[in-house]
Amino acid sequence: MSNTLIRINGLSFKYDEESLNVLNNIHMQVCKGEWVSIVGHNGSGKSTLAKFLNGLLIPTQPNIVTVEDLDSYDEEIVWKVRNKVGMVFQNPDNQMVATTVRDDVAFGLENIGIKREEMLNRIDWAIQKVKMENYLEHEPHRLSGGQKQRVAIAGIIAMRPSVLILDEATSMLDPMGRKEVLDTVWKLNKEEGMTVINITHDLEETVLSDKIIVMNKGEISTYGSPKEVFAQGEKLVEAGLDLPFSLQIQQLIKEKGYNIPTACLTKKELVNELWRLQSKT
Ligand SMILES: Nc1ncnc2c1ncn2[C@@H]1O[C@H](COP(=O)(O)OP(=O)(O)OP(=O)(O)O)[C@@H](O)[C@H]1O
Repeated sequence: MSNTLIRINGLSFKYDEESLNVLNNIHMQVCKGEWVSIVGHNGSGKSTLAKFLNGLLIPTQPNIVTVEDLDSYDEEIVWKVRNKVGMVFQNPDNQMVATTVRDDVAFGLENIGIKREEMLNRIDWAIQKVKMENYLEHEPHRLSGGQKQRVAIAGIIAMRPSVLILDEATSMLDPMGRKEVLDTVWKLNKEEGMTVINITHDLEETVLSDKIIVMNKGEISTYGSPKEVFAQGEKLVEAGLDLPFSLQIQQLIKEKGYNIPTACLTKKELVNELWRLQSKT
């Protein structure tokens, strides 16, 4: 069986006939268990691409967007695609639908008619995965932003999707909330093998991903591993993005005439490398 979960094969799209393409000949693949980051400036087409991935937008031809070999062009099966792709959005307040955390996580399961015993098992499992088991009877609107996003994630993973898409899901959170959410998703990816697509403006969030896709004006301007993508810093700047902190520091050190031979993506890597180099002198 193929390891490829999502295939996009030449996707172009405009919202209306008179306007320019919002997506231009996009080709990409996501493998099972991968963590893929999609980055790009405002309006580069990231959310539009995500809407094709979860069947909110439908291609005009077959074999353009497939999820686990299901072709979302086919109206008969697009609902299956929607069940395979779970999405967490930007605003935590828009994602809470019930009066308790437990009911919130149950909401999607009730909608698809999961039997009570199975539903209770799935809620227990999902709520533990996001570490919110002590809040089951709490009112969602009293939770912090990070906690709300974790409850939203529990509601989605309880539906057993094949892929979890975060559409700027941390952008309204403070640093602690952001860390809570990313740690939660990181564990789901590493321990449960959940495939993750993280759409973000924040390149710091991308350094530990398997693959980064950089979008610029509706096209994929570059993609590859973090090391490969960050080696093309100028393309990121062209796409209106800031390099991660550790690479900015490396750049400044280089401008002072001192070259650090290895690209360090995280602060820890940079400190270790500086330590190693100074120990040699
Ligand atoms: N429903 C819509 N109708 C018409 N145009 C739209 C619609 N949704 C988005 N657009 C336009 O499509 C382009 C791409 O928008 P999209 O939201 O996909 O970009 P994005 O990269 O996700 O941006 P951001 O980072 O600001 O969320 C923008 O020019 C936007 O104005």
